[in-house]
Amino acid sequence: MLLNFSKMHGLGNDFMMVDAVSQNIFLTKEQIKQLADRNFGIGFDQLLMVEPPYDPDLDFHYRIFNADGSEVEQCGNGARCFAKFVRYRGLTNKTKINVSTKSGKITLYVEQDGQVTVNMGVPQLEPARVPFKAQKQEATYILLSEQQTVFCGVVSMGNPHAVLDVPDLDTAPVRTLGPELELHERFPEKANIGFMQVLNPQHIKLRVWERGAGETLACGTGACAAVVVGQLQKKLAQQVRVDLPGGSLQIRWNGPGQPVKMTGPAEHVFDGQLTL
Ligand SMILES: N[C@H](CCC[C@H](N)C(=O)O)C(=O)O
Repeated sequence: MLLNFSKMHGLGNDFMMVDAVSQNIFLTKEQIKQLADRNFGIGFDQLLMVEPPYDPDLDFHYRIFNADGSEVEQCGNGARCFAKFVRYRGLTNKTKINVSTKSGKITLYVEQDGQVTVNMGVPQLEPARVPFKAQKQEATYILLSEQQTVFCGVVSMGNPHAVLDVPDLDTAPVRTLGPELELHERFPEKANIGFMQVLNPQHIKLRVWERGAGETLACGTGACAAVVVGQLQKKLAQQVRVDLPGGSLQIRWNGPGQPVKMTGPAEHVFDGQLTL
């Protein structure tokens, strides 16, 4: 099977983009894991598979697979790369694109300056909707980990996130506490773990240990989750600049029941062809 693909990234969170609209593609979980390998494969954090729409009101559907082969509900940086990719591949010339993923429908806007704004939908705060085991909804939960007692916010952006407020991001235990909390028993479907340093109500720094991929240079849904948690904890304003190791995103949330808006770049790196 011949497979044409593009390599893209959003602030260094990198993706293999596959056009399964004009190609008939099927990849097993094992094949995705092999392709994700940065030594023996192409190397990526996630693979996005673009398919025809399931609904006449939509332009496309896309599926998201982490480097470990797991299929997930949403990917913020991937959404921006998706919007640039379908135009680059000539699958559409629209600048407003309606798409569905496993978590539902979102709308993307390709701006004049090449940045992409995504309406990421309304965050889910109810523990059962994350899913997260808790008696009731709180702005801050207490998790007991092997290493320490953790205070965190929990939210779903279609995918599950925990967000911890840390005093210094450079010394935050991202690579030790991150993998432990990713697999914490209170997250039945695991979780993405964000470490947030609040600089001021309009500006944070963030590192994310991603479910199924490890620490990435940026996480779009993680940036959205951090702003939601920070607002619920009364630390952040409605419009926040989120500085990730790979660069900055602009996130806006006007409060519960409202959608989160994310604006940022999406870059094409190279095209490739595989024989599977
Ligand atoms: N690791 C995430 C999926 C990718 C999210 C991230 N790359 C983003 O930009 O939102 C999960 O398992 O839910």
